[in-house]
This record gives sequence, structure tokens and C-alpha cells, in this order.
Amino acid sequence: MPNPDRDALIARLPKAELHLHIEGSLEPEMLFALAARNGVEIPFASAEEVRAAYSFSNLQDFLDIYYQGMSVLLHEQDFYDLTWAYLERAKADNVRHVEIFFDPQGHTERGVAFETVLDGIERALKDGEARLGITYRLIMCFLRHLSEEEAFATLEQARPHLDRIHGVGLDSSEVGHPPSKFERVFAKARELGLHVTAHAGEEGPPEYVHEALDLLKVERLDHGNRALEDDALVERLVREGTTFTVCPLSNLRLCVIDRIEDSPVKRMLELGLKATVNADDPSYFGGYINDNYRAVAEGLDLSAEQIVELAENSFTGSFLPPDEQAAHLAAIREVAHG
Ligand SMILES: Nc1ncnc2[nH]cnc12
Ligand SMILES: [Zn+2]
Repeated sequence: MPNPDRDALIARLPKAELHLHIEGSLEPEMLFALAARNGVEIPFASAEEVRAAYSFSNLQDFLDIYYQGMSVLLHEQDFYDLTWAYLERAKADNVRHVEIFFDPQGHTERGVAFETVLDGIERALKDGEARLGITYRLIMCFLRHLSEEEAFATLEQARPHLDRIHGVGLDSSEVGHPPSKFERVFAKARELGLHVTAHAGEEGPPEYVHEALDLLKVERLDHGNRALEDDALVERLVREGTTFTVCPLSNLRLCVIDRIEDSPVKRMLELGLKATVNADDPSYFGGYINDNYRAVAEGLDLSAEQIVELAENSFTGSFLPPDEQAAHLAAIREVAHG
């Protein structure tokens, strides 16, 4: 049942978003506007028709449409507009800090320069910090369906800009592309001082989570749902305090779970795991961060304390320095107890 007090708490809590693919925030209306602006043909007649096509039975179904959607992003201003629209929407949900993913290979393979992508996204993030008060980190993902060699080439393209990129991630088609495929690239990224995270256990087995931890040495697990199938792994993840960036509406729309009641968020909290709630690809999965919080709060009947814990975890699991994390935790306490 909707619960106005719980929804008000969710709205008022300061939050960080740690799992957000900026290309996944491309709303159908902007897809149409950019297609017209750039003279790109898209196989849809209206934004409604686009939305109707967003019916997926697994991750790959979604990825096929997600990469197609990127074709309208060509110029620096396109990447700026995309990122700025997300930040304004995040502001409305009381998001104070974002750590966003981008997929450079989805653009460079279409002939868009790495710098065009980075410049546009970063300019919006800087404006977001100045005008909306939202701090940020930027995480460059490697597409795991592509080769190790291509990932290394992408890291080379990023080399002149490492003062502007804070971490690397690993996304795209999981099954058949285990973390071990990218062990050497991640070692190089760590050597260059970058943070490391990876999608693991979204569709892939617990073994992929082990590999992400042991071979890639990730600081966070993106999704991580299937870690719960392995009791010894859970014990380790509790002990190590690893943050999970869970995406409930994404899980539902990609059939990782059958019903929102099956979201692992509550079980993770009860097991002592550090779960956070995030939107993943909000324009494709029908909701931004507060929609995701509300969906699990209602579906799992989360207590106010658990909702507050999710918000706290979003900051303590972030790449922010301890003093900035502490300031956000104090702001959360004000809302929770004030
Ligand atoms: N949920 C997801 N899993 C893997 N790759 C992605 N790229 C964008 N969203 C993704
Ligand atoms: Zn994701």
C-alpha cells in the first residue's frame, strides 16, 4: 500500500546515486529531438511508440535498444543536454552526489571522438556542481562483449584525461564475458590510480562475483544479486563491507526478478550487506532514483530505519572523501530525526 509518510521520507532524504548509465537516461522525447537536430533516422514515429518498444525479457533485449538509442548522440552539446537533463531530474529527487557511468566505446565505434563525449558530459557535471550543488565522480565503463584489446585501446584514449575520469567499470552482456577477461586492463587501471567497480551477478553466476573481487579487485559490486546464492561469499561480503549498487526497477524490467517483492534489497540489509538503491537506466526502466526507493519501500515493506540506511550507504559507499561523507550523513540524521 502507498504510504505517504514513507514517501515523504524518501523525498526528503539526501541521496547519492552510484549506478546510473548516462546513456540510459535518454528519454524518448530527447531521442526524438536529437534525431531531428542531427538528421538521424530512427525506426519510431513517436515518443509513445518508443516507450511501447521498451519491453524486455532479458539484459540483451534491452542492450540492443540501448545501443540503438545512442545513435542520436553525435555532438558535444548532445552529451551536455543528456547529462544536464539527468542532473535536473536528480535534483528533484534530492540527489546530492552522483557517480555516473558512461560507455565511450558505444560512441567511438560510431565515429564520435572520445573527447566529444567526455567534454559534453563533464561540462554538464561541472555546471551541475556549480548551479545545482550536485557533486560528481565519472566512471568510464568497458563494454564486456568487446575484446580485452579494445578495452586497452579505450584506456589509452582516456590516458590524457585521467584527471577528469575517476574510475572504470564493466558493463554490457554479462554471461559469457566473465570478469577474468578484463583482469589485465583492470590491473592497469588500478595502477593508474583509478577506482574500480564492475557489474557482476546481474545475470551471471556467483563465480563472476568472486572473479570481480579477486581478479579485478573491485571496490563495489554493481547489481550483485546472484551473490546471495553463495553463503560463503555473502559472509565475506558482509565482513569486507562491500557496497552493492542494486537497481530494483531495472531488475524487474530485465526479468532478473519476477516481482518487486523479490528484490534482494531487504534481504541484503537483513544479512548485514551494504545495499544501495539506484536507477541504472531510468528512461528505459520506468523510474528515477526515488521511484526505485518507493518501489522497494512498498514492495518489501521497508521500515523508516531501513530506508535511512539505504541513503546512508549511498554516501559511505561512494568515492567521496570521509569528511564529505560525514557531512552528508549529518544531513541525513537531520531529516531522519529532526
Ligand atoms: N543493467 C545493465 N547491465 C549491463 N550493462 C548495462 N549497460 C547499461 N545498463 C546495463
Ligand atoms: Zn548498470
